[in-house]
Amino acid sequence: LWTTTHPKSCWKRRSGSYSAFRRKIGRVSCVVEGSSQNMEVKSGADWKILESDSSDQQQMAILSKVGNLEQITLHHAPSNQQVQVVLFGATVTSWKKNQVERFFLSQEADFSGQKPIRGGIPLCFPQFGPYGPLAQHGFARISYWHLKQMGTTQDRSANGLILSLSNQDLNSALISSWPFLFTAEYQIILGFDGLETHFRVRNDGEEPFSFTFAFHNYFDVSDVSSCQIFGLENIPYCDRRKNDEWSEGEENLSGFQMMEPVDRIYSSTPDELAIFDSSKLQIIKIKKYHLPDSTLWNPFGIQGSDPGWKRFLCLEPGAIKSPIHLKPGEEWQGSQLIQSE
Ligand SMILES: O=P(O)(O)OC[C@H]1O[C@@H](O)[C@H](O)[C@@H](O)[C@@H]1O
Repeated sequence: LWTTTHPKSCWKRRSGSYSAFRRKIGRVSCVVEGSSQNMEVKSGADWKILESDSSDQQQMAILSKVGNLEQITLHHAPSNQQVQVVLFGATVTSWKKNQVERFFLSQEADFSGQKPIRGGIPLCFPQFGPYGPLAQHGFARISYWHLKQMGTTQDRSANGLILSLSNQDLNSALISSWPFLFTAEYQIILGFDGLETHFRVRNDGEEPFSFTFAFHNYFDVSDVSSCQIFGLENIPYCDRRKNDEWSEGEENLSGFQMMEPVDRIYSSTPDELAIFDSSKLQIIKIKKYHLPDSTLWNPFGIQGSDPGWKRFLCLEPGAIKSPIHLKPGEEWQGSQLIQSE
């Protein structure tokens, strides 16, 4: 946890209709709303400073619609990457590196704005799972976020955007279940390091609040049973399939392989995790910051499974076992960097 010295004016959010939004972005190099100059992260992964430069002719982003929803496609040509983000849920739905898709998106993904989008990176906030007063995984993944800023980093080695959400965006039912004043910002960066996602939340109210959080990553794999997961060896876990019983953890020196339904919350996991897909010969590395826990999930075809269940593996860095407590004015940030060749 770190406390803020940032003036509130930096956090003003934008609002407006789709057409205003479209006019504002269109196919342009960059758009800035407000300034991020005061956003400084004191440790862990950087919250990168984005700059706008109207003379920059690089076509960085394209706005489109998917179903009823607004979507931004952000490019970083020098590293041959592209990410797609739907403002509903601030859901990253696609990340391509060297033209190859790295995230699973369900064929049944719902783009009506009525349900969370299944695939990519849904955000679990302010509640992971069913543990709290809200519906499963909280409201962040079913809320309409705003584009706050888009640009390039000072050294131009990465392109990114910032989305924002606050209590003012919630309906009265959500506010009565979670009656706190907050501002959340989500920064998505594409650069030579890979894909970075940074989630930040500030307590704007006069009461303390607590929350849990996870990046619900759905990785695209050739077949979940031909993947080995590294970093979870000998780590105690809560087995959600066994009434949340805690287990000591397993040795798995050659990586953990899923051969049956798995739904586990590993606590205090290392800051680096990896998935090796032995059919694709692909390694995905996740570096995580301020996110002590990691969920591992695949329903393995049990009743209600997504028809594409073999093609995804969910490895979800989070702060789950011990909720984060924020006093008035305090902020917290959790980040991940995902890398793959
Ligand atoms: O179907 P949902 O709400 O998106 O949740 C999917 C899964 O998300 C995982 O994070 C949970 O550990 C699972 O228990 C859950 O089934």
